Parts: sequence; structure tokens; C-alpha cells
Amino acid sequence: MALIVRDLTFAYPGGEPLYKAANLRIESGTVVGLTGPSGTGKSTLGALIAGDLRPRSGEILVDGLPLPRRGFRPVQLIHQHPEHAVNPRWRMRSVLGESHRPSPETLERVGIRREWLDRWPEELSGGELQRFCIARALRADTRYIVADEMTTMFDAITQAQIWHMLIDIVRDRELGLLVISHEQALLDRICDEQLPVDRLQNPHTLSPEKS
Ligand SMILES: Nc1ncnc2c1ncn2[C@@H]1O[C@H](COP(=O)(O)OP(=O)(O)OP(=O)(O)O)[C@@H](O)[C@H]1O
Repeated sequence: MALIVRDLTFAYPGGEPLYKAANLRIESGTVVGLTGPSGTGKSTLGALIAGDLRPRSGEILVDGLPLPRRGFRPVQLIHQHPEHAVNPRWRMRSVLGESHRPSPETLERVGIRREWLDRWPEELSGGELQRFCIARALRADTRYIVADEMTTMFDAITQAQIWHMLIDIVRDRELGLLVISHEQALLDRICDEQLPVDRLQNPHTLSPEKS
């Protein structure tokens, strides 16, 4: 099982192509880091893989099937700013319910306290709010997660707790995880493999397209 990006091209309207034929493979159960300087298209690639943007050409296969255009999203994106990813007018119970109803065990594992469910987003810290975004992304049918600078805004202890929790779940559920981060020490610690975004075009480098 793998998420496969094949010969992907994309450009924003009026902009230069960001990738000319990008290839990438994320095996389920593995943690892959996407690296590269600012502005080279890491977040855009994450959004393409999650289905938030449409490629100009090429294909994205999720466990052998094309990425669905609507409905169920097997690839979930977690952003840097959780406060922008939740509806400020909904209590946290409804924020979660928008996607699914995580079991009490999942909530406990993600580190969400029961009493937080009745709060408004503004009544939680950024780290607490990010835990909700992670729980919301962990549907039973989720297969891959893209974490785009997911913990950049938090202190070192919160960062470590969140990564520890998510990697444990990824391994247990055999999900695939794409980590976009500028923090090399973090990537070195958690990733099975690291791919520089500017080398995805070259099939002879670090992103072997095996099939
Ligand atoms: N909505 C948009 N419309 C037009 N151009 C955009 C849009 N979003 C991003 N870009 C441009 O696309 C390029 C890639 O942006 P992207 O955010 O994917 O890079 P990145 O590698 O994730 O950068 P960073 O490490 O700073 O987050 C940049 O030049 C950016 O200005």
C-alpha cells in the first residue's frame, strides 16, 4: 500500500510551473520528510496530495486508486495554524463532529480532555487546538496524513508530545505520514526517509517510483 505521485505538474495562475514532473512515493506505515528552502512548493505539494488543489497533469494514487475529487478524503492535511482550521463559532464537539465521532480511546490517546469538548476554539491553547485537528483527521478511513509545519508554533515540550503521539498512531494504524518542516533536527529524529522537494523531478534520486 502506498501513496504515489506520478509525473505531477502544477502552477498557480499566471505563475511559473512549480514542478515539471514530480514523482513521490509514501509507503503506508512510514514517515517521510519533505525538505527544501522557503517558496519551493512544499506546502503546495501537500495541498495537492490532500486534494485541496488540483494538479495541471499527472496522477495521485492512494493505495492504487485515484485521489477522490469529493467526499471521503483518504489524505488529511494538518496545517501550521489550527486556529485557522476550525470554525470559531462551533464548540469543539461540533468541530470534531464535522468529520467523525472519535472514540473515547482515540480522544484520550490524542490527549484531548473531555471538558474541552464543550469549549469554544478561543478557549483552548494552540497545542490543545492542534490535538483536535489531529483527532479530526484520524477517521477510520484515513490512510495518509500531511503535517505541514504542524508544531512550528509550539514550545519544545508540546512539540515532542504531539509528535510522539502522532507517530505512535501512524505506526499502529499503518498510516503514511508526510512531514513538511524546516526543522532538520525534528526530521532527522522522526523520518524514515527525507526528500528534498527540488529533487522529486529526478527519478534517479531519492524518490524511487518502484512500480
Ligand atoms: N495561492 C497562491 N497563489 C499564487 N502563488 C502562490 C500561492 N500560494 C503559494 N504561492 C507561491 O508558490 C510558491 C510555493 O509556495 P509554497 O507555500 O508551496 O512553498 P513552501 O516551500 O511551502 O514555502 P515555505 O517553506 O516558506 O512554507 C511560492 O513562490 C509562493 O509565493
